[in-house]
Amino acid sequence: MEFVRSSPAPTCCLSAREQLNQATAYIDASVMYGCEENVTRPLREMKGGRMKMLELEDGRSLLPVSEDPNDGCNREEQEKDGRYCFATGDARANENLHLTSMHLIWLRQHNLLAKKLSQLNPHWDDEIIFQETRRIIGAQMQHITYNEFLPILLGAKLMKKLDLSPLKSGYWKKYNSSVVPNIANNFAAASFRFAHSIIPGLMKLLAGRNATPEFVQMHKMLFNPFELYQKGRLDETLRGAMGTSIQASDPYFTDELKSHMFEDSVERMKQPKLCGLDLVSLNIQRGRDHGLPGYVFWRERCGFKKPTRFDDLESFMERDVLYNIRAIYRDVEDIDLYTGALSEIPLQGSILGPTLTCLISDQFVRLKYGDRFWYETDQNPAAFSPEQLRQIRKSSLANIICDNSDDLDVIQPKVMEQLGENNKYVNCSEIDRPNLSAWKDKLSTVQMFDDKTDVRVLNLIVG
Ligand code: HEM
Repeated sequence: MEFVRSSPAPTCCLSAREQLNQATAYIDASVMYGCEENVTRPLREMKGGRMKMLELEDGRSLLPVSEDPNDGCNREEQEKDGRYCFATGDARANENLHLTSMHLIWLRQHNLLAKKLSQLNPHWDDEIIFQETRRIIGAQMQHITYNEFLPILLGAKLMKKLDLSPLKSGYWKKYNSSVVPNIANNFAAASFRFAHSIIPGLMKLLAGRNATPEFVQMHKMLFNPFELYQKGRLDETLRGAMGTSIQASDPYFTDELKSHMFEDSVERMKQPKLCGLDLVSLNIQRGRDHGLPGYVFWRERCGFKKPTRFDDLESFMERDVLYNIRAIYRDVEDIDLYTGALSEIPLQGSILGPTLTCLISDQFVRLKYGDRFWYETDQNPAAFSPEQLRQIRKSSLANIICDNSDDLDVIQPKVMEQLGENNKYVNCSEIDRPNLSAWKDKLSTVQMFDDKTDVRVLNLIVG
């Protein structure tokens, strides 16, 4: 299987090969806007603070298109029908249909907020509306990540211990300038890729709450964002995703990603004899490409006793899993981080084993404590007013999906959790959402000199 090494980071002298992150570490919505001005600009409409969207004749709006025939996604047969892949702030947005759908609803959310802000403040120009909208979007993403996603990964107890949960009220004042927020090499090249193991082989599409589900092989939805042109597909995709349980986080993966990944993508269609790629092998090889130390090193780094023999792994790995590991690796020191960490039995009340919990929580601690623009900060100029912060804390993925899907009208309030007694379908109108009136400028009039010129002073409402 072809494997392309990550580019080496430029260094001034001879030393170990390092990699350079192409994206920002912070959770700042740069996936939508890009990390550089030359990416952001072409995505902006430069009017009303809005982002560009593709407006369809039936009134729906989609992500703007990328007409580049060599972007690894566009296909001739789709181009004939005027369908192109999409352009966003992150080059990977077309990679799978769920990801593209999330990009779409968040872009719609941007334009929805921009519209509301401009109605509240007709004197704001494009730049102010854009920047303020972007600030709110970044804050909503941080809030949803730490309020809805992380508790599922790390468990409520650890969230509390590490002070990762968003506050219910007031400002969070633990920003620490000595905390390095960079993405750790182990996080990108191994730990956070744990999620490849929880992806199901079949993707569910649900036309309605009680409709019979339709299933599509996962690999058919990779680099196939064209589905979103079809009326109803966005809602079917979202409903299907919300109604699908994840697979266990373990060393077993669907064949869709082990044998068929990108089987239908453009490059492969040009050379139809090539088979699909194996994501698990790529992950393991990526760890080696980046020079990650082995699994036992990370266990020790996390404060656990370092295993020195295979037998030492018996207490935290299932017997069959350990059997496979013994068959593959000659020495316990050789076990790759990805293999070893995914092989650990999950901690109680969590989906991850101890080493993954340690490495992933370390990253999210640093992304919060080391972010001077963290949305709950009280430090100017980043700070939201107490009332604005109170409104942002009402954000939920359910609210974002309800407001930006095509026709979805019922939803489970905790989108990332299964439907159940404590998570029943409710009408979208019952879902709480931020009220933007806290962003209305209080315009006070100041008389300048003695020439009777009124100057309007922008003064965001505080309180
Ligand atoms: C169908 C869904 C997905 C597919 C097809 C997919 C595929 C890929 C591929 C091809 C790579 C690059 C592999 C390499 O050559 O090193 C990658 C990297 C990665 N994936 Fe996924 N992935 C999916 C879902 C996810 C999810 C749900 C997560 C986490 C929540 C995730 C986390 C990552 C991370 C952290 C990287 C490394 C990114 C970087 O270093 O910039 N992936 N994925």
